[in-house]
Amino acid sequence: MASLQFGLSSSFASLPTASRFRRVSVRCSGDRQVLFNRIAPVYDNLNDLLSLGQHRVWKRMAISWTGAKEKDTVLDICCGSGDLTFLLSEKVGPTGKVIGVDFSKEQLNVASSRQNSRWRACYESIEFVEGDATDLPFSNCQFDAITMGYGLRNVVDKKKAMQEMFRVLKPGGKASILDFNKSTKPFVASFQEWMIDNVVVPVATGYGLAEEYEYLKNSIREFLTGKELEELAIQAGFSMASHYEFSGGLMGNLVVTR
Ligand SMILES: C/C(=C\Cc1cc(O)c2ccccc2c1O)CCC[C@H](C)CCC[C@H](C)CCCC(C)C
Ligand SMILES: C[S@@+](CC[C@H](N)C(=O)[O-])C[C@H]1O[C@@H](n2cnc3c(N)ncnc32)[C@H](O)[C@@H]1O
Repeated sequence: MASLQFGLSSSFASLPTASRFRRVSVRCSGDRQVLFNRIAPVYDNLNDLLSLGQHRVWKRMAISWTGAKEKDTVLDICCGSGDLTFLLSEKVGPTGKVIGVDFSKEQLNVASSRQNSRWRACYESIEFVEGDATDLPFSNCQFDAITMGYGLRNVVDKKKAMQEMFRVLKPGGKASILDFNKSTKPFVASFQEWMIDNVVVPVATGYGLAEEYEYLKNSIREFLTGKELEELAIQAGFSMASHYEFSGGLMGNLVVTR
Protein backbone atom coordinates (compact mmCIF):
# COMPACT_ATOMS: atom_id res chain seq x y z
CA MET A 1 0.00 0.00 0.00
CA ALA A 2 1.51 3.33 -1.08
CA SER A 3 2.03 5.67 1.80
CA LEU A 4 2.76 9.38 1.95
CA GLN A 5 3.08 11.25 5.24
CA PHE A 6 2.97 15.02 5.24
CA GLY A 7 4.67 16.62 8.22
CA LEU A 8 5.59 20.13 7.05
CA SER A 9 3.72 22.81 5.16
CA SER A 10 5.28 25.03 2.49
CA SER A 11 4.55 28.61 3.41
CA PHE A 12 6.06 29.70 0.08
CA ALA A 13 3.98 27.46 -2.19
CA SER A 14 1.07 29.92 -2.31
CA LEU A 15 3.16 32.96 -3.27
CA PRO A 16 2.39 34.47 -6.70
CA THR A 17 4.87 33.34 -9.38
CA ALA A 18 6.43 36.78 -9.80
CA SER A 19 7.53 36.95 -6.16
CA ARG A 20 8.94 33.42 -6.05
CA PHE A 21 12.18 34.11 -7.90
CA ARG A 22 14.73 36.78 -8.40
CA ARG A 23 17.15 35.85 -11.19
CA VAL A 24 19.25 32.82 -10.21
CA SER A 25 19.62 34.01 -6.61
CA VAL A 26 18.08 31.02 -4.88
CA ARG A 27 19.49 31.31 -1.39
CA CYS A 28 17.17 30.32 1.40
CA SER A 29 15.66 26.93 1.99
CA GLY A 30 12.09 28.13 1.26
CA ASP A 31 13.07 29.39 -2.21
CA ARG A 32 14.62 26.00 -3.00
CA GLN A 33 11.47 24.23 -1.86
CA VAL A 34 9.47 26.36 -4.33
CA LEU A 35 12.02 25.65 -7.10
CA PHE A 36 11.75 21.86 -6.67
CA ASN A 37 7.96 22.03 -6.50
CA ARG A 38 7.94 23.93 -9.81
CA ILE A 39 10.23 21.56 -11.71
CA ALA A 40 8.56 18.37 -10.37
CA PRO A 41 6.25 17.70 -13.37
CA VAL A 42 9.17 17.63 -15.87
CA TYR A 43 12.11 16.69 -13.61
CA ASP A 44 12.34 13.02 -14.65
CA ASN A 45 11.99 13.67 -18.38
CA LEU A 46 14.59 16.43 -18.30
CA ASN A 47 17.07 14.24 -16.43
CA ASP A 48 16.73 11.53 -19.11
CA LEU A 49 17.06 14.06 -21.89
CA LEU A 50 19.92 16.15 -20.47
CA SER A 51 22.06 13.23 -19.32
CA LEU A 52 21.13 11.02 -22.31
CA GLY A 53 19.93 8.45 -19.76
CA GLN A 54 23.32 8.40 -18.00
CA HIS A 55 21.83 9.50 -14.64
CA ARG A 56 20.36 6.00 -14.32
CA VAL A 57 23.88 4.52 -14.46
CA TRP A 58 25.18 7.06 -11.90
CA LYS A 59 22.29 6.23 -9.57
CA ARG A 60 22.94 2.46 -9.82
CA MET A 61 26.59 3.14 -8.92
CA ALA A 62 25.47 5.18 -5.89
CA ILE A 63 23.25 2.29 -4.74
CA SER A 64 26.04 -0.27 -5.06
CA TRP A 65 28.28 1.86 -2.79
CA THR A 66 25.74 1.68 0.08
CA GLY A 67 26.22 -2.07 0.54
CA ALA A 68 22.43 -2.32 1.13
CA LYS A 69 21.16 -5.91 1.21
CA GLU A 70 17.96 -7.96 1.66
CA LYS A 71 15.90 -7.09 4.77
CA ASP A 72 17.79 -3.86 5.48
CA THR A 73 16.10 -0.68 6.65
CA VAL A 74 17.32 2.13 4.41
CA LEU A 75 16.73 5.83 3.84
CA ASP A 76 16.82 7.98 0.69
CA ILE A 77 17.27 11.64 1.71
CA CYS A 78 16.16 14.34 -0.78
CA CYS A 79 14.41 11.51 -2.63
CA GLY A 80 12.62 13.81 -5.11
CA SER A 81 10.60 11.70 -7.55
CA GLY A 82 12.10 8.55 -6.04
CA ASP A 83 14.64 7.11 -8.52
CA LEU A 84 17.08 6.06 -5.78
CA THR A 85 14.24 5.03 -3.44
CA PHE A 86 12.93 2.53 -6.02
CA LEU A 87 16.42 1.18 -6.70
CA LEU A 88 17.03 0.79 -2.96
CA SER A 89 13.77 -1.14 -2.58
CA GLU A 90 14.95 -3.56 -5.30
CA LYS A 91 18.07 -4.20 -3.14
CA VAL A 92 16.34 -4.71 0.21
CA GLY A 93 13.31 -6.55 -1.25
CA PRO A 94 9.81 -6.92 0.19
CA THR A 95 11.18 -7.93 3.62
CA GLY A 96 13.21 -4.72 3.89
CA LYS A 97 12.01 -1.22 4.63
CA VAL A 98 12.70 1.91 2.55
CA ILE A 99 11.88 5.49 3.44
CA GLY A 100 12.17 8.36 0.96
CA VAL A 101 12.23 11.80 2.57
CA ASP A 102 11.98 15.20 0.84
CA PHE A 103 10.66 18.69 1.61
CA SER A 104 8.95 19.18 -1.78
CA LYS A 105 5.32 18.10 -1.72
CA GLU A 106 5.14 18.09 -5.55
CA GLN A 107 8.21 15.84 -5.90
CA LEU A 108 6.68 13.48 -3.33
CA ASN A 109 3.42 13.43 -5.27
CA VAL A 110 5.32 12.31 -8.39
CA ALA A 111 7.18 9.66 -6.35
CA SER A 112 3.95 8.41 -4.85
CA SER A 113 2.14 8.15 -8.18
CA ARG A 114 5.12 6.28 -9.67
CA GLN A 115 4.87 3.85 -6.73
CA ASN A 116 1.17 3.31 -7.42
CA SER A 117 1.47 3.05 -11.18
CA ARG A 118 4.02 0.22 -11.47
CA TRP A 119 3.41 -2.55 -9.00
CA ARG A 120 6.31 -4.66 -7.73
CA ALA A 121 6.35 -6.59 -4.46
CA CYS A 122 9.40 -4.68 -3.24
CA TYR A 123 7.74 -1.27 -3.84
CA GLU A 124 5.27 -2.19 -1.07
CA SER A 125 8.10 -1.67 1.42
CA ILE A 126 8.48 2.01 0.43
CA GLU A 127 7.14 4.91 2.47
CA PHE A 128 7.47 8.53 1.33
CA VAL A 129 7.73 11.11 4.11
CA GLU A 130 7.76 14.90 3.93
CA GLY A 131 10.64 16.24 6.00
CA ASP A 132 13.81 18.32 6.08
CA ALA A 133 17.30 16.87 5.57
CA THR A 134 18.59 19.12 8.37
CA ASP A 135 16.01 17.90 10.90
CA LEU A 136 15.21 14.31 9.98
CA PRO A 137 12.02 12.94 11.57
CA PHE A 138 13.73 9.65 12.58
CA SER A 139 15.32 8.30 15.73
CA ASN A 140 19.05 7.67 16.27
CA CYS A 141 20.76 4.63 14.67
CA GLN A 142 17.67 3.58 12.70
CA PHE A 143 19.11 2.86 9.21
CA ASP A 144 21.53 0.30 7.75
CA ALA A 145 22.26 2.52 4.74
CA ILE A 146 21.47 5.95 3.30
CA THR A 147 21.44 7.46 -0.19
CA MET A 148 21.30 11.13 -1.12
CA GLY A 149 21.22 11.91 -4.86
CA TYR A 150 21.74 15.50 -6.05
CA GLY A 151 20.54 16.60 -2.61
CA LEU A 152 23.40 17.84 -0.42
CA ARG A 153 24.41 20.63 -2.87
CA ASN A 154 20.87 21.99 -2.60
CA VAL A 155 20.72 21.94 1.21
CA VAL A 156 21.57 25.32 2.76
CA ASP A 157 23.08 23.92 5.99
CA LYS A 158 25.27 21.08 4.65
CA LYS A 159 27.04 20.52 7.97
CA LYS A 160 23.72 19.93 9.76
CA ALA A 161 22.56 17.57 6.98
CA MET A 162 25.77 15.53 7.37
CA GLN A 163 25.33 15.42 11.17
CA GLU A 164 21.75 14.22 10.70
CA MET A 165 22.92 11.42 8.38
CA PHE A 166 25.44 10.37 11.02
CA ARG A 167 22.78 10.44 13.77
CA VAL A 168 20.23 8.22 12.00
CA LEU A 169 22.76 5.67 10.60
CA LYS A 170 23.57 2.52 12.57
CA PRO A 171 27.25 2.07 13.55
CA GLY A 172 28.98 0.46 10.55
CA GLY A 173 26.26 1.74 8.19
CA LYS A 174 27.16 3.59 4.97
CA ALA A 175 25.82 6.67 3.24
CA SER A 176 26.33 7.19 -0.49
CA ILE A 177 26.04 10.81 -1.62
CA LEU A 178 25.82 11.36 -5.38
CA ASP A 179 26.10 14.84 -6.90
CA PHE A 180 27.72 17.05 -9.48
CA ASN A 181 31.44 17.12 -8.84
CA LYS A 182 32.95 20.52 -8.02
CA SER A 183 36.14 19.86 -9.94
CA THR A 184 39.46 21.43 -9.02
CA LYS A 185 40.52 21.02 -12.68
CA PRO A 186 39.80 24.28 -14.54
CA PHE A 187 39.02 22.49 -17.83
CA VAL A 188 36.42 20.20 -16.22
CA ALA A 189 34.78 23.09 -14.31
CA SER A 190 34.63 25.18 -17.50
CA PHE A 191 33.17 22.29 -19.51
CA GLN A 192 30.52 21.73 -16.81
CA GLU A 193 29.52 25.41 -16.92
CA TRP A 194 29.55 25.36 -20.73
CA MET A 195 27.16 22.37 -20.70
CA ILE A 196 24.81 24.17 -18.31
CA ASP A 197 24.85 27.46 -20.29
CA ASN A 198 24.64 25.90 -23.76
CA VAL A 199 22.67 22.68 -23.29
CA VAL A 200 20.86 22.51 -19.94
CA VAL A 201 19.46 26.06 -19.75
CA PRO A 202 18.41 26.26 -23.43
CA VAL A 203 16.55 22.93 -23.11
CA ALA A 204 14.94 23.99 -19.80
CA THR A 205 13.91 27.31 -21.40
CA GLY A 206 11.68 25.30 -23.73
CA TYR A 207 9.80 24.14 -20.62
CA GLY A 208 9.61 27.66 -19.12
CA LEU A 209 12.19 26.71 -16.46
CA ALA A 210 15.26 28.74 -17.44
CA GLU A 211 15.81 30.38 -14.02
CA GLU A 212 15.32 27.11 -12.17
CA TYR A 213 18.07 25.44 -14.22
CA GLU A 214 20.35 28.52 -14.24
CA TYR A 215 20.49 27.96 -10.47
CA LEU A 216 22.49 24.76 -11.13
CA LYS A 217 25.65 26.65 -12.14
CA ASN A 218 25.88 28.71 -8.95
CA SER A 219 24.95 25.73 -6.80
CA ILE A 220 27.97 23.82 -8.18
CA ARG A 221 30.27 26.87 -7.78
CA GLU A 222 29.18 27.18 -4.14
CA PHE A 223 29.40 23.43 -3.48
CA LEU A 224 32.33 21.63 -1.80
CA THR A 225 35.15 19.82 -3.62
CA GLY A 226 35.59 16.09 -3.06
CA LYS A 227 38.30 16.74 -0.48
CA GLU A 228 36.16 19.29 1.37
CA LEU A 229 33.23 16.84 1.40
CA GLU A 230 35.48 14.16 2.94
CA GLU A 231 36.55 16.66 5.62
CA LEU A 232 32.95 17.67 6.35
CA ALA A 233 32.02 14.00 6.84
CA ILE A 234 34.92 13.34 9.21
CA GLN A 235 34.01 16.47 11.22
CA ALA A 236 30.44 15.13 11.49
CA GLY A 237 31.83 11.98 13.12
CA PHE A 238 32.11 9.46 10.26
CA SER A 239 35.04 7.06 10.62
CA MET A 240 35.72 6.82 6.86
CA ALA A 241 35.01 9.09 3.92
CA SER A 242 36.04 8.61 0.26
CA HIS A 243 35.00 10.72 -2.70
CA TYR A 244 35.01 9.25 -6.22
CA GLU A 245 34.85 11.24 -9.47
CA PHE A 246 33.44 9.82 -12.69
CA SER A 247 32.07 10.71 -16.15
CA GLY A 248 35.11 12.81 -16.91
CA GLY A 249 34.98 14.49 -13.48
CA LEU A 250 31.48 15.93 -14.08
CA MET A 251 29.94 13.78 -11.34
CA GLY A 252 31.07 12.66 -7.89
CA ASN A 253 30.03 10.27 -5.15
CA LEU A 254 30.98 10.56 -1.49
CA VAL A 255 30.89 7.27 0.43
CA VAL A 256 30.95 7.56 4.24
CA THR A 257 30.92 4.92 6.99
CA ARG A 258 29.67 5.51 10.53
C1 LIG B 1 21.10 14.26 -13.19
C2 LIG B 1 20.82 15.56 -13.79
C3 LIG B 1 20.32 16.59 -13.09
C4 LIG B 1 19.87 16.51 -11.68
C5 LIG B 1 19.50 17.86 -11.12
C6 LIG B 1 20.11 18.27 -9.97
C7 LIG B 1 19.83 19.49 -9.41
O1 LIG B 1 20.40 19.87 -8.29
C8 LIG B 1 18.93 20.38 -9.99
C9 LIG B 1 18.67 21.64 -9.43
C10 LIG B 1 17.80 22.48 -10.04
C11 LIG B 1 17.18 22.12 -11.22
C12 LIG B 1 17.42 20.87 -11.76
C13 LIG B 1 18.29 19.99 -11.16
C14 LIG B 1 18.58 18.71 -11.70
O2 LIG B 1 17.95 18.31 -12.81
C15 LIG B 1 21.11 15.73 -15.26
C16 LIG B 1 22.51 16.17 -15.44
C17 LIG B 1 22.90 16.45 -16.86
C18 LIG B 1 24.26 17.08 -16.96
C19 LIG B 1 24.23 18.57 -16.75
C20 LIG B 1 24.88 16.84 -18.28
C21 LIG B 1 25.48 15.51 -18.41
C22 LIG B 1 26.22 15.41 -19.70
C23 LIG B 1 26.41 14.03 -20.18
C24 LIG B 1 25.48 13.42 -21.11
C25 LIG B 1 27.43 13.22 -19.59
C26 LIG B 1 28.49 12.87 -20.55
C27 LIG B 1 29.49 12.03 -19.87
C28 LIG B 1 30.76 11.94 -20.65
C29 LIG B 1 31.50 10.73 -20.20
C30 LIG B 1 31.58 13.19 -20.54
C1 LIG C 1 17.83 17.55 -7.69
S1 LIG C 1 16.61 16.80 -6.74
C2 LIG C 1 17.19 15.15 -6.56
C3 LIG C 1 16.08 14.15 -6.49
C4 LIG C 1 16.50 12.70 -6.48
N1 LIG C 1 17.28 12.37 -5.32
C5 LIG C 1 17.25 12.34 -7.73
O1 LIG C 1 18.42 11.95 -7.63
O2 LIG C 1 16.68 12.44 -8.82
C6 LIG C 1 16.94 17.47 -5.15
C7 LIG C 1 15.86 17.18 -4.16
O3 LIG C 1 16.32 17.60 -2.87
C8 LIG C 1 15.19 18.11 -2.17
N2 LIG C 1 15.72 18.95 -1.08
C9 LIG C 1 16.55 20.00 -1.18
N3 LIG C 1 16.82 20.51 0.05
C10 LIG C 1 16.15 19.73 0.93
C11 LIG C 1 16.04 19.73 2.36
N4 LIG C 1 16.67 20.65 3.11
N5 LIG C 1 15.30 18.78 2.94
C12 LIG C 1 14.63 17.86 2.19
N6 LIG C 1 14.68 17.81 0.84
C13 LIG C 1 15.44 18.74 0.22
C14 LIG C 1 14.39 18.83 -3.22
O4 LIG C 1 13.06 19.04 -2.85
C15 LIG C 1 14.55 17.90 -4.41
O5 LIG C 1 13.48 16.99 -4.50
